[in-house]
Amino acid sequence: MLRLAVPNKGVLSEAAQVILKEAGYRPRKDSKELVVVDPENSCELFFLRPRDIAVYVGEGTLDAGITGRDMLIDSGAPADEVVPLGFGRSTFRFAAPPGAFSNVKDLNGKRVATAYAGLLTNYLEEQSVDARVIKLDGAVETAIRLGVADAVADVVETGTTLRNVGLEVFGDPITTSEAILIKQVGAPENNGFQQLIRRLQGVLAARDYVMIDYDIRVERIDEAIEVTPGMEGPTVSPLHREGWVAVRAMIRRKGHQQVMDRLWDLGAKAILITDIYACRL
Ligand SMILES: Nc1ncnc2c1ncn2[C@@H]1O[C@H](COP(=O)(O)OP(=O)(O)OP(=O)(O)O)[C@@H](O)[C@H]1O
Ligand SMILES: O=P(O)(O)OC[C@H]1O[C@H](OP(=O)(O)OP(=O)(O)O)[C@H](O)[C@@H]1O
Ligand SMILES: [Mg+2]
Repeated sequence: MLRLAVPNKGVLSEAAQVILKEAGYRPRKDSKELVVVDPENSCELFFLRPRDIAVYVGEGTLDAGITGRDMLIDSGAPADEVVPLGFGRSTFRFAAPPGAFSNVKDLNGKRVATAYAGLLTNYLEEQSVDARVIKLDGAVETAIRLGVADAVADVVETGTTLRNVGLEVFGDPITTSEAILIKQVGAPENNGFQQLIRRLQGVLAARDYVMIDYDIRVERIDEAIEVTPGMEGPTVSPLHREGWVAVRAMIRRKGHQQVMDRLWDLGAKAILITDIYACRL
């Protein structure tokens, strides 16, 4: 039985449940359900706070979990990132009133408020900066105005929260984050875990790729294959029409209109793009 941790609240929760549902796992009926048993997939889903997930997985009490990369680093738990999941993207940045600081070295002897004390402490050590880390639970942007800190280090997505309190980012990004699938360092990967990885990768591929079909004259096929090389080479089938072939390949969803333009310029006809409902690569 695979024991999997899923964020029960917060920014990652909804998208994590959607990707697991698309991967064929049983969804929970309501937000109060904390454990879901899914016998069809030999899986148990535990709904936990995203911050705690790395701790459970690092201890080996759960086999795998979905959390944020920044949260995994912050926890210091012995868990590895296995699959980046492409949602919950953010950067982790320093911010302060405009003009106060220009890079991390300016923070020597200063106070920096954060909800990610582990992540920040490691980074300051790496940069040989001696600053005092003020650990808060959230809403850290207010700490400067209230005189508790000189700068903050926090999650930035759109930057709206910072703008609203008149702060600006400075220095290099401390880290970039997204939701990730994690497992305990060195833990054996059982069948259920391998299957979970393949299913999640299938969902990600179905989101990122589309299928393209087109007809092209035989003498242009090599040029066309350069435009649509597919995963392991495109399928090329004979057409009933003399001198023409039909081609089918997976291409990235992003930029598919440009690919269609290039094929059109090569003389391709009947160019069709279709969504991939599910796939296993
Ligand atoms: N706009 C955003 N705000 C906050 N976190 C975000 C955002 N976009 C992505 N994330 C990611 O989501 C995770 C934080 O999730 P969440 O907000 O649930 O945690 P939390 O702030 O510790 O919890 P809570 O807000 O309930 O105290 C991090 O991995 C973070 O990088
Ligand atoms: O760049 P933005 O799009 O504005 O998003 C970033 C903000 O969102 C998060 O706060 P959250 O809502 O999780 O509250 P918290 O600080 O209390 O955790 C984060 O801590 C920032 O404050
Ligand atoms: Mg939050």
